[in-house]
Amino acid sequence: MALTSLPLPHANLLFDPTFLPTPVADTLLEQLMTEVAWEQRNIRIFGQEMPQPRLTAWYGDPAARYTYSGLTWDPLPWTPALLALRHRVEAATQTPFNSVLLNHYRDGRDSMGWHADDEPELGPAPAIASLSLGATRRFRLRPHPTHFRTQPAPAPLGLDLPHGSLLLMRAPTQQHWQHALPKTARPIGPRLNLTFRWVGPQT
Ligand SMILES: O=C(O)CCC(=O)C(=O)O
Ligand SMILES: [Fe+2]
Repeated sequence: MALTSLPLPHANLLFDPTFLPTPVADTLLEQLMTEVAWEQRNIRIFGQEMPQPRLTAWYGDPAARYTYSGLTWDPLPWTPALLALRHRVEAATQTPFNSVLLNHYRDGRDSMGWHADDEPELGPAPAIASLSLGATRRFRLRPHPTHFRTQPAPAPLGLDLPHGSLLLMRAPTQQHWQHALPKTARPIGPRLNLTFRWVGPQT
């Protein structure tokens, strides 16, 4: 399939549910589960340190330093598998990326809370390509609470992100919407998500 536009107001979302052929996605899932330097880092929420409810890793060009939830991330050097995937995602999206944030949701108890990827390092008009592997999880989008005070807010959206799918979030999505990966009570296996980003000086 190809990237197809999703109709969401004040956003620019493109989705390909079958971006990677299943055998390619299967191999990558297994390889990344074992070769990536997964860590459970602490985040600071309202002044309190707590472990993130997922494992993470940050790979990229040496210049791609990133501050996020009060943590500074120095990228690990690209592995051959991640570099090949970056090139594949760049070709499909016609967008350059210099880094990737990997999230490993071990089961339905792992999650990501509501946020927008709007850190200054991402620039004023970020494009983020999100590749999913493993268990299908529901990705949720809701209108940014502070951005719809004077006009009616659009309805939230839930989107299942299957094994091998690619979601491209272009500007102005992060400006007007937040997203999250909620916990689920369903007994499910692990899921990996890779968000390719451009951080640092914009070209
Ligand atoms: O796991 C996902 O699908 C979302 C990840 C995400 O929002 C992020 O890494 O910023
Ligand atoms: Fe995000």
